[in-house]
Order: sequence, then structure tokens, then C-alpha cells
Amino acid sequence: MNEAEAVVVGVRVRPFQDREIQNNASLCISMSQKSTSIFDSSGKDTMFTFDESFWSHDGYEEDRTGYLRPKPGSRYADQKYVFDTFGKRVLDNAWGGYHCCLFAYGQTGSGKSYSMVGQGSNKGIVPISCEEIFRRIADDEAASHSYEVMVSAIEIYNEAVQDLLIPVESRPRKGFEIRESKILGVYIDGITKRPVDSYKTIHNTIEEATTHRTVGSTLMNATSSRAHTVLIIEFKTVMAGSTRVSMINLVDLAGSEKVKQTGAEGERMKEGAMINKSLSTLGNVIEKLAEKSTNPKKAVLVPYRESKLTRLLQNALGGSSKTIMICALSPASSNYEETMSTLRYADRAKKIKNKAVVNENPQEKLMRELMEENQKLKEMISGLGAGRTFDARTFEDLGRKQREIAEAEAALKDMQKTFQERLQEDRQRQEEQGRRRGTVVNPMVPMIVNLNQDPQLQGRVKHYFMEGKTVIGCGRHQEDDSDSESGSDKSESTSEESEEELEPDITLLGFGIKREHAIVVNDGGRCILRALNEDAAKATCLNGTPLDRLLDMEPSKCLQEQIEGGFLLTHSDRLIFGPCYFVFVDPNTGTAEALIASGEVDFTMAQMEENRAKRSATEKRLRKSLYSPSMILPGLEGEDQLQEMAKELGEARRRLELKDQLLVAKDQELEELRRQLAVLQGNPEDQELLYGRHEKVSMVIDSTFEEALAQLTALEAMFSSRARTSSSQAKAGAALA
Ligand SMILES: Nc1ncnc2c1ncn2[C@@H]1O[C@H](COP(=O)(O)OP(=O)(O)OP(=O)(O)O)[C@@H](O)[C@H]1O
Repeated sequence: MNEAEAVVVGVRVRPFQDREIQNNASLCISMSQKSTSIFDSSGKDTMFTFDESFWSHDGYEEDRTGYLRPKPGSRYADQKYVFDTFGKRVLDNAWGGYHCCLFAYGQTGSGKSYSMVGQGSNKGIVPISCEEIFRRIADDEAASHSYEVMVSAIEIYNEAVQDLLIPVESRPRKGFEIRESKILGVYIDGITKRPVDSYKTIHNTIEEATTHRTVGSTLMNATSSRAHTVLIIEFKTVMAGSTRVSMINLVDLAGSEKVKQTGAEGERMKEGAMINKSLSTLGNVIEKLAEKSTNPKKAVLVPYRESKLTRLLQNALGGSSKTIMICALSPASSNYEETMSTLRYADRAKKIKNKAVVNENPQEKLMRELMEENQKLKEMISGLGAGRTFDARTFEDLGRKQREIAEAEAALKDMQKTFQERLQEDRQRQEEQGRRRGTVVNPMVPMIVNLNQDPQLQGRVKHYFMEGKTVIGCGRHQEDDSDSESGSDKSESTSEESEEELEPDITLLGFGIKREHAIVVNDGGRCILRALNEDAAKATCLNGTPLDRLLDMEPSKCLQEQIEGGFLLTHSDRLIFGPCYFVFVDPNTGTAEALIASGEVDFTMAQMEENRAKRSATEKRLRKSLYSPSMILPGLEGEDQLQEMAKELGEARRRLELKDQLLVAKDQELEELRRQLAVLQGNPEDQELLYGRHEKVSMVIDSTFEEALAQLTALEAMFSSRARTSSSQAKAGAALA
């Protein structure tokens, strides 16, 4: 039996962010070799010792490519150093046939994703590891070994596990099931495993996962920091006469939400609670495992089952995996509490001990276990035949065993596929997908590019408009949202062919998106957008204004060029379909990347534009009725009545004008917040705060507007009732006369 080995724990402190510098933030962390100290406001320090303390706070300079390297003689831990210290260790373990896991833990904005994924030329552990895997494989080609690599990518959001390698529209609503069987251990049922044979294919697979994550987050209206993401690399070494398999789990945990600080409510609060549930269960699991390792004789119950995350990482945390944890720290004393809690977390984690084992010949092992289990099953059944009495529990066991055997048989069948067969299947899948979606990666084709609240996810999804027609809609998905309620026609389409017909070229999901929602006709590079029905026209906005309203406008007043019931799209036009925000890119005018980088168009701006347009339509109607002479109702008679009415009208106008002034001021405030948000790109924590303020200002605008609306509607009702009374009085008077 192998010796128990402690979880390897490192902490890394990031530089101050611009806003922290502006606020004269003070540093509360110091590091000396492997120890890290944290200082409270009175200057009292608490010291911790870890396997590594990475100082990435200062002492760096930017090279020509934007890479942050240490200044000569400085102790700055750059991305390469962190990879060489921790990332390499993961790969060495995988090469040795051990399961391994690397976690990034820390509060929102502390630098987890920077260490795991990186930014620009400062690549993180995930991309460097992927490059390194294929570099090592190439170096080893002469040897008698061969290697097979498969990748899965998952996300855990609101306690649902989603497969990031399938399109969002194919996701099961409640996510994928995590199952546990005696033979197969803990696994996610039905998750995609993509064979990859080069850095390029693994890179493309990760990009695809990020794109799906983006689409998903748009629908959930969430930023990337609210989900846990796990990249699972199954790494197999095939040697003469034996094979070794290692599962590498690279985990970027969600940041713990500071609910009070961001003022999260409703869904966001639930979301925060869910993340905190996963993280706090992770904390409890770490605590219990540390207790168990310190006192092996004590019976300790580890609550793995209390969250999806801990269930999934059960093996990595308390099993046979070699595990590394990197805890990201904010240097600012304003984050003292959170940083202290991260350090305590890290301190507890280093007490956990695992017994890693080499995973040799998994196929043979599975076959052996299957035979054993089959034998047990036979014995149970023959016991049944021999007339022995069985209680309900035994029947339950029998059923479970049969299920487990069936699952293991399916897994064995899957294992028996050769790697070449898998690659071939995957190529076919890609070709098929390309055909169905008409996906092209041609920079000269007009396209729409997604806008997202999270700058990391902005500009990631591109939909192209090929020459001819492109239909946009939700197809046969999400029918409960709209179409099905009003008598779905989907039930009639049973044949594969008719389902195929229903598939739009661009599938968008979300409230308000119709099965066949809109069409874009590309006629020699000129793209014309048209809604396909009335409801879709209401739920589609061009530069903030719904298409139904644009259609009703007099052509001279409409800023959009109308062509046969459709609208000509021009570079940087904002398009909103239900909850999905995009910007149109005309390749003859500019590229998507340049447009997004210019900051000229972003999610907040598109959202503000939409809100403003919504308001202005109603405002116009009310203003017209309030200020028009027809408001001095014809049936009114007598000096007194007229004077009273004029007074009431005057007051109503004044109230409206005050509200109007407030709205203008708040709009300016919003514009300023948007400008600040654009400057703060890549600074999630500050953005969270600003978004919070942004939401509040938007709420004030909405409620002010609602109030004005209510006042005016009441006034209108009062006038018309008075008009009715005075005209009936007039009629009665005339009759009497
Ligand atoms: N070691 C580092 N060197 C330079 N900049 C860093 C470093 N670590 C983090 N940063 C910067 O700090 C900011 C926050 O980092 P990052 O996005 O990785 O945080 P996070 O913990 O992943 O946040 P979230 O939980 O919201 O996803 C980013 O702008 C990043 O560029």
C-alpha cells in the first residue's frame, strides 16, 4: 500500500488593481519563502506556512508581447514559474498513471482564473498544460508508448451539472446526473468525452466549451465567476502489454459572492447561496478530511453528498488522487476578512492526506470486476430459485446490481473502442455539425457577435449570415416558453425530416424567442433583418427599438433604412432577440474584435438604449395627451370648473417635469457608470459593485417612470369621468330647458 501523501497547497497574491490604487489601498500580505503573513488593521500579523507562497504582487515588468516577467532580481512569481512549480507536477503525476486534481480557490476577483486560464500572452496553467501534454507526447514518439487523450468540460451552476461540450439547446434542464456505482465509482452519466490528438484540437475543444459557457451565461444572466468549471483530461498511456489511465481535473471554482456588498436579490441571491452551499460544503469536507487525517482512528463522516461539487471531487479530495490547491489572495486590506478566510481554508486543506494509486489496465480491472459481480448476481438468482426467502431489501440489492452491471457493460463497450475509431467518429460529428449549422469561419461574411455583461464572455459567440437566407429562432427547443402554450405544432412533427425542417440556421434560446423568429437575407453583402411574426417583432430590437414600432414609424422619422418590411443592417447596429444581445459586424467596415475592443458598443450601452426606447414610447403618448388642447375638455362649463382644471393640469405638468429632470439626471448617472465599467474591463470585483449601482439607478428610473405613468393615467381617468359628468349634466340641462 502506498504512503499517504498530503494535499499540496500554495497561495498566490495578485497585484493591486487600478481601483485599489486609486483608493490608496494598503497591503495586508507579506511572504517570505514558504510562509505567508496577513496583517489586520492594528498591524497584528498571523502567519501560515504552505508548500508554496507565490509573490505576484509587485516586481514585474511587461515585455513586448504583454507578458509580465520578473524584473531582474525580483521575486515576482510569473505564470511560467507557477506552471513549473505546480502545473508540471500535475503532468508528471499523470505520466506516472495517477489521478490528479488542481483547484483554484479564492474570493471573486482574487486571481483564480488568472492562474488557471490566464490572460493574453500570460497563459495560465490550463493552456500551458495542454501545450505541454502534446509536446511531451511528441518527444516520446520514438518510444514504444502511445498516448490517448480525451477531454470533458463541465460547469456546475445553481447545483446543476452541465456539459460544456454540447450546445446549450441540447442541455437537460436539470443538468446531468452524478452517479456512483461500486464498479465505476463516481461519474457523470452521459457526459461528452472528446478525443483530442493535438494541441490545436484540445485548444479548439476548450474554446468550444467557453462559447457554450457564454451562451449559457447569457440565458442565465450570469457572469463567469458564478459557476464552477472543471476541465477533465483523461490521459491514457498504452505500453506493450499494459495501459495506465490518469484523470486530470483542473478546477476553477466560483468566487464566493459577497451578497450584502453587491445587494444581490432574488435569483442572484439564490445563486450566491448555491455557490456558497457548494463552497461551504467543500469547506466542511476539507475540515472533516483534515480531522480524519490528523486522527485516523476517529470515525468521521465526510459530507461529500451535500453538494454536486464535493460529490464530483470526492476522489480528488479524499481518495486516491494527487491533489494540488492554489489559493488566490487579494493584497488589499479592505479584503482582509475574505483573505483571512481563504488562508484558513488553505491551512486546513494541507492537513488532508490521500493515498494515490497507479491506475493500471483499467479495462482488465473492469472486466474482472464485472465477472465477479456477475457471479454474485448469479448466486443471488440461484438462491431465489432454490426457494430461499428474500426480503424487500435483497430484491432492491438485486435490482441495483443488475443496473450496475448494465452500466459497467456499457462502459466496457465504450472502452473497447479504439482511439482511432473515436477520432473518426468525432470528425464525422464535426462535419455533420458544420453542415447543419452552416458554420463558416470566414472573416469576410457579415455576422452578429454576442454582447455580455461579463467582458470575459463578450465577443465570443459569432453567428454568420451567409449569402441568401438565415433563419433565427429557438426551433423545437424551449417550447414551453411561448409557442407550445398557444397550441404547439411540434407534436405533429414526428418524422426526423419535419424536425429537421423546424431547425433554424441560428438557434437562440430564451424568453420571447419564437420557433421561427426572424430572418436575415444577405444579398451580396447587404443584410436585411425581418421579424417572422408579430410577437417576434415585439421581442426583437434594432438599436434599442422593437421592430414592430420601427415598422409603425413614418419612414421620414425612422432612423433605420426600411426595405420591403425589413431593415438594412449596418456595422455596429445593436440587435436584441429576447434576452440575447448582439452587435452586427459588416466585414467591409471593420472586424468584430476591433469593434468590441473600441468599447464603442457593449452590453450595458445596448441595454440602456433598449430601456430608453421602451420609456420614450409611453412618455410620448402621455405628454401628447397632457399638453394637448384637447385636454381642456369640451363639455366643461363655467369659470370655476375651468380654473380648477387648469390648476390641476398645471400641477400635474410640474410633477411630470420634476420627474423628467430626475430621469435625465439618472440617465446621465447611468451613462457615467457605463463609462466607468468600460474602463474597468477585466476587474470583476469592481464591476460587481458598479453593476449593483447600475441596477439600483435603473430601478430608480423605472420606478420614477412608473409613478409618472400612474399619476398621468389617474389624471386622464379623472378628466374623462368629469367630461362624462359635465356632458350628461349639459344634456340634462338642455332636456329640461
Ligand atoms: N498574478 C497576477 N498578475 C497580474 N494580474 C493579476 C494576477 N492575478 C490576477 N490578476 C488580475 O486581477 C484581476 C482579477 O483576476 P481574476 O479574474 O483571475 O479573478 P478571479 O478570482 O478568477 O475572479 P472571479 O471569481 O470573478 O472569476 C484580473 O484583472 C487579473 O488580470
